[in-house]
Amino acid sequence: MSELIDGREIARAVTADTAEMVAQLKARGIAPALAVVLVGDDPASDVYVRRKISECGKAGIRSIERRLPAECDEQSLLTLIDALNEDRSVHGILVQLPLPAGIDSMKILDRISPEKDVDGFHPVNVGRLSTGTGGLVPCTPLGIMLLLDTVIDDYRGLNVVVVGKSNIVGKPVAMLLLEREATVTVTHIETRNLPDIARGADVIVAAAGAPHLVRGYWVKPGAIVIDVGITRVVEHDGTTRLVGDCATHELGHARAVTPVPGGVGPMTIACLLKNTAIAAERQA
Ligand SMILES: Nc1nc(=O)c2c([nH]1)NC[C@@H]1CN(c3ccc(C(=O)N[C@@H](CCC(=O)O)C(=O)O)cc3)C=[N+]21
Ligand SMILES: [Mg+2]
Repeated sequence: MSELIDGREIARAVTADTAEMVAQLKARGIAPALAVVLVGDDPASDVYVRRKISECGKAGIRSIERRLPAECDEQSLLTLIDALNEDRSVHGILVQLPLPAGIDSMKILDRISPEKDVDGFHPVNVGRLSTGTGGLVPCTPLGIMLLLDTVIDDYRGLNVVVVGKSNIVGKPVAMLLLEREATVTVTHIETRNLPDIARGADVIVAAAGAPHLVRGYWVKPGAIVIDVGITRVVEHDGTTRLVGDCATHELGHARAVTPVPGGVGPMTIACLLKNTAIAAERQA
């Protein structure tokens, strides 16, 4: 059987490290703080925001929640971001995505000061990532690397197939893997012969948002599979279940796989706290 990579346990260890870093910052008179901005009342976003805020407490990070109504205009959101950019007691700013239709997400993300951009979505941080020059790194890709680091010592020359080309996961994780000198193939919905390409991989990162896309026959024996998908499926009895991008039950021949839930998700939040501590340190 393949090894299950325990994202919850690894996330706890990352958060313990962050708590130590936060304690050292506090000893120097710096109290790291994260502002989470939520526009509208999407229930899924609400759950994630509450989880982020409760995790902040575990690392000793102060969290500030700012809510705007779904029908707010772009300008009021920009004004709020300007105020948080100016506020020296705030070190990290996260604007929960997706934003309501009618608000230009790019314009909003561009407004966040790159030093406070703990999501790593600002063009300056995207550019720093692509040149390997030390900006804030997006949380999910960073979390994926920390999970992979528990099973891989040396990435040089490994064949990694990334499924999905999003700005949030696919593209940035490919950049991080390239920095480690893996051979990276980024694939997507239009890719021809995807199962054949995947079968050549030592590592598959599945981030397409397509439930059970990656089947057993896509995966070479001994490969490592990171499942980034989290699709909420409603059962006949009304309960909901999270489904990943991989048919995990068909992956007994893999060397290691991440579960959903309990894999990449908890790492995303742990890395958000880590980035907040890093941002506070750099602003000190
Ligand atoms: N500006 C911004 N930054 C984000 O990082 C961001 C965002 N917007 N919008 C939404 C997505 C989604 N996201 C997740 C975080 C944690 C879990 C997580 O903790 N998942 C748990 C379980 C979740 C559950 O039970 O619902 C797990 O996989 O075990 C999932 C998804 C961050 N996102
Ligand atoms: Mg996609």
